[in-house]
Formats: sequence, structure tokens, C-alpha cells
Amino acid sequence: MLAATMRAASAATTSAATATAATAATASARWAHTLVLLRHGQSQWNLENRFTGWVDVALTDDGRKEAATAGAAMAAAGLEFDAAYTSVLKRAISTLNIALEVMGSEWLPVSRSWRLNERHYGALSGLNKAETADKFGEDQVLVWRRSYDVPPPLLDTDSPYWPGHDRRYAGLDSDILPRGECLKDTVERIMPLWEGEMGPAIAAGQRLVVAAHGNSIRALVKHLDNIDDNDILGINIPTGVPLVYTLDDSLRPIRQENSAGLLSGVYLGDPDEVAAAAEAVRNQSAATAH
Ligand SMILES: O=C(O)[C@@H](CO)OP(=O)(O)O
Repeated sequence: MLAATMRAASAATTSAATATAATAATASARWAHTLVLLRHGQSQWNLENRFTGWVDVALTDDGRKEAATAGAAMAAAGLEFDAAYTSVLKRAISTLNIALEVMGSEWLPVSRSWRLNERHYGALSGLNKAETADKFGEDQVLVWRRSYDVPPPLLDTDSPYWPGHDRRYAGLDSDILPRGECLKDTVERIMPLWEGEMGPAIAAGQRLVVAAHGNSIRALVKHLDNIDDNDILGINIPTGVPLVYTLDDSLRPIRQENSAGLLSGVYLGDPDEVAAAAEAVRNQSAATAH
């Protein structure tokens, strides 16, 4: 595993240099409008292939290594930040802490917001994805996982997974605490943070790193890249690979030469390895009969 981590680090460094050159060529003034989105490293429930959502699951050892590799790749790319954002879930918080430590940037101001949490998986929380596909069919599970506006089955409020039982959400009106969310719901709860804090900070010249989750990052890239409600179904975000956006003064993404498909951002990683990692995320809900 260590060898694989080292290979990934080296590939990330090579690709990072390319990304830096491409961005620098765009215009040095634009380098100020930097936004890096980083999905947390592998969590224990990623390893066990379980729907996670707002359940507060820790990183695995491999997840911590991914976070360190991400920090090294960002440092090698010459990225520097003025502030960081993360969710209130420890897999994202730990990923950010590890990456910032590798970058020597533990001092950065960090904002934690429930609005960057993973999409809430409702009554699917805790279930194995492949077993859920066996039971309900792969097509149904794909709709629950990736459609824009179809929510998963909702939780009852007496479930231990309902956020109303968790004191970190005590300051929030129970009406806005989700019992399950589709991606559209996730976009809608992230937008006040984007429009009220993150966007204005970037417009004022701050360079931000955001450690978040597969679906909260899908929500952000859908907004940034104006991705169609149908096309967002095909977007899967790999764990632990920094996705670097360069934004213009209107906060619209500037597409780079090595942008990733529909995304204008550039992954700091070997493109083939990143594509394989995204494909592996997609395949998590293949039925066990395959
Ligand atoms: O379980 C989850 O919370 C997410 C991310 O791990 O899964 P998926 O990729 O299936 O949306």
C-alpha cells in the first residue's frame, strides 16, 4: 500500500506541475481566485461499502495516507491558502487537518459548517450499497445515489441517525434538519454558505481549500460548472484528490487545458488513476451477483 501511495504521490507531483504551469499561463492575477475542493480520504464505511451521509465515521489508515498525499500534491503545486472550510464531520475535518499539516499551514483559519456535510442518506444510512442493489436493483440504487431530485427513503425521527439527536446540530431549527436529502436539497443548503461567505471571500482575493464529501462536492461543482440535472448523474468524485478551480472575477470557472470532463477543475493526480478511482466510486453499488 505504501508503494501505491508513493506512486500516487509522484504522479500527483508531475500532474501538479502541469496544473501549475497551465494556471500560471492563464494570468497571474487569476491565480488569486483559487478554490480547491478535496473529498475526504477513505472512511471506515467507504471501506465497508456502506451508505454514510451524516453518520460521523472516521478515516481509515489508508484514508489518512490519502489526506497526506493530497497535502503533498497541493504543496508541490505551489498552492497556498488564506482560509479553509470543512463540514462538521470528522472524516472531512481530519482530512483537512492532515493535509494542512503536510503543507505547514495548520495555522489557517478554518470554518466548519453543517452546510458542507455529506448529502443525508436517510433510511439508507448504514446499509451496504451492493446488498441494497441486490434487494432493490442497481437502477433504483443509481437513482438514489446519483439522481438530482429523487431523495432516498426518509428516516423516522426516532432513528439514531436523525440529526435532531446530535447536539452538534442543537443550534439549528429542527425543521431544517434532514430526514434524507437528494442532491437538489444539498445544493439548496450549501448555496447560502457559498453566496454568503465563500464566494465573497474568494471575490475579495482569498484562496480557499474546502475539505468536504462526495455529494457536497458534486453540489458545488454542479453550481460552478452549471452542470445539467441529467449530466450530474455521471459525476463521481474520488477520495483524497485535490480538485483545483481557477475562477474569474465573476466566480465563473476558467477551464484549464487539463480539466476533467464536464468539470473545469484540474485534479492533482494522474488522470488515469483519478478516472479509475471515480469509476470505482460509481461501481460501489454493483449488485453482488456480478
Ligand atoms: O455513502 C455516502 O455518504 C456517499 C459517499 O461515500 O456515498 P455515494 O458515493 O454512494 O453517494
